[in-house]
Amino acid sequence: MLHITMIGCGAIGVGVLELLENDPQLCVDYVIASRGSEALVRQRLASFKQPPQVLTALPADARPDLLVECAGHRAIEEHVLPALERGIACLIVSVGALSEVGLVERLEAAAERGKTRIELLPGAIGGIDALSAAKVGGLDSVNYTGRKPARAWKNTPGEQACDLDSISEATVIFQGSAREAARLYPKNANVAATLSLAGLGLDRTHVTLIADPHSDENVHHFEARGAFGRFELSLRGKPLLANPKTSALTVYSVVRALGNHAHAISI
Ligand SMILES: NC(=O)C1=CN([C@@H]2O[C@H](COP(=O)(O)OP(=O)(O)OC[C@H]3O[C@@H](n4cnc5c(N)ncnc54)[C@H](OP(=O)(O)O)[C@@H]3O)[C@@H](O)[C@H]2O)C=CC1
Ligand SMILES: O=C([O-])CC(=O)C(=O)O
Repeated sequence: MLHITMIGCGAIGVGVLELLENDPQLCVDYVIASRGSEALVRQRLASFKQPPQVLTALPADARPDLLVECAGHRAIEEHVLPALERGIACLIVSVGALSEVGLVERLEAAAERGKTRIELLPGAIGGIDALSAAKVGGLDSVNYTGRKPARAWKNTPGEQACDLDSISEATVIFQGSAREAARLYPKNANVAATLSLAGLGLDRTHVTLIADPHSDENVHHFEARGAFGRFELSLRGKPLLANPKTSALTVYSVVRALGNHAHAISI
């Protein structure tokens, strides 16, 4: 059985725990919550048969097989870097955090010192395997468009780009590099960062973000061109009820990744 620590227990975290509840090969022992949110998180987990222990930091003597981050950008600095130094393998969903200059190198160095590994999860997008294979032959361009319902852009700089409550048609709220998108939209542009890290890099991947008042889906579309040929993918994700910014596929992506570590065959 694999012993897991989960960082963050919001929409993704709860969804993952629900799906893992009956998997005999995976056990989440600890959930790490923000300071001051422990009681709320315990409440969220009250209906679980065997709820994980809720803490605000990993105990010094804990040695989970895997740590999975489902929290947000600041959790990388706070929890992932120290865990890597301790030799704990980490799975990351908040990939946009790696847009901060120097953080990729710091994560690599911490993993090397801990003799362990970091896995960046595909989350709400697919095709990362093909894009990253295409990179080997050389890529010429990668263009990504993220289109979400207007409500998904609440409390983001999208509110300055347009009036989200009154737009009557799909409106471009951002155009620029994946690095800038991930910095400005930490809860909405992790996919942009993932595509760029698998492909042409944070500064050469072109990103367009759209608020669409007529859509109830999170639509991720990208087109890559290179020596391999051309690749286009459009993924129409259903948002989670608990968080309209986040697609349900992100939860399944975490469960798949954890299962691949525990089961005899990985796919
Ligand atoms: N790769 C991808 O495709 C996607 C990635 N994401 C990433 O996943 C993150 C989580 O998404 P989601 O579950 O929907 O968000 P939620 O806001 O529903 O949940 C996040 C939870 O993590 C907690 N949290 C935040 N920071 C920390 C921290 N430093 N330590 C411990 N707990 C923390 C929050 O608690 P509190 O509010 O009390 O701080 C909250 O309970 C997003 O912020 C985004 O970065 C999301 C969607 C897709
Ligand atoms: O869940 C999604 O659809 C994608 C998302 O929020 C992100 O890229 O950060």
